[in-house]
Amino acid sequence: MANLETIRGLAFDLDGTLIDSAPGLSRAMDLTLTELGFPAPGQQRVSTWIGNGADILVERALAWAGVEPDPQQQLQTRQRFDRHYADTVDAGSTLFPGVERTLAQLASLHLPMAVVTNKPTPFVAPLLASLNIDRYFSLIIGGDDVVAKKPHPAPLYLVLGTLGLYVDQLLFVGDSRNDIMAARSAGCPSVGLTYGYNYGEAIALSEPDYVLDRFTDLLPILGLSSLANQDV
Ligand SMILES: O=C(O)COP(=O)(O)O
Repeated sequence: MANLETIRGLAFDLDGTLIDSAPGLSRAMDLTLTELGFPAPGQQRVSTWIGNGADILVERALAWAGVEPDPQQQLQTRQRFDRHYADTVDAGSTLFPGVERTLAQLASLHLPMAVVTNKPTPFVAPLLASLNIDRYFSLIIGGDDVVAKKPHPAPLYLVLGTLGLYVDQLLFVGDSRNDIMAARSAGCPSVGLTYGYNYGEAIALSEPDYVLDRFTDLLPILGLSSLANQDV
């Protein structure tokens, strides 16, 4: 178990960790594929494709539809998906239980907090603002801000460099094996949440330092009193 006394900053994954984004992503993907003459994959299936950014999401959807796209087709489908997602992202995204109040409590620690997501950068800040949690984060790293996405450690190195932290000073909280692998490769301690999207796989298999069932469970491991009775 990692020693959390060294922690001087917190970083959070977005989709599946702070935000239930599957409704908006799947609605956009359903519209994209049906416009191209394919069946709608639906939310249950699309939620198993989330986690590696929009290009891979589109690639997985086209593979499911039986298409091996050339680069031009892939790009056009991605652009079509982005147009639909711009319309579905706000109504199709909600905070997971306890997220807002837990962030408010964590802010009392006066540690810098970052979001590190593979979601395309242009969607990230507006989404955090529309859910009214943007004020908690001094740093937002989206999928277009580094050449290599999670599970590569590059986005976490960017956080460490920007905040001036050593690797053991940043706790990374995520729901996917991409998050846990990125943290391990960077040398950062990690929390794996069980409620998100992880390709239908248990997050414990990725061996994060902590496995938590609720976002509010972060509070006691960081030495704050639990919100469990008030908020979930
Ligand atoms: O694949 C996505 O767009 C979601 O990415 P995230 O889980 O890193 O937030």
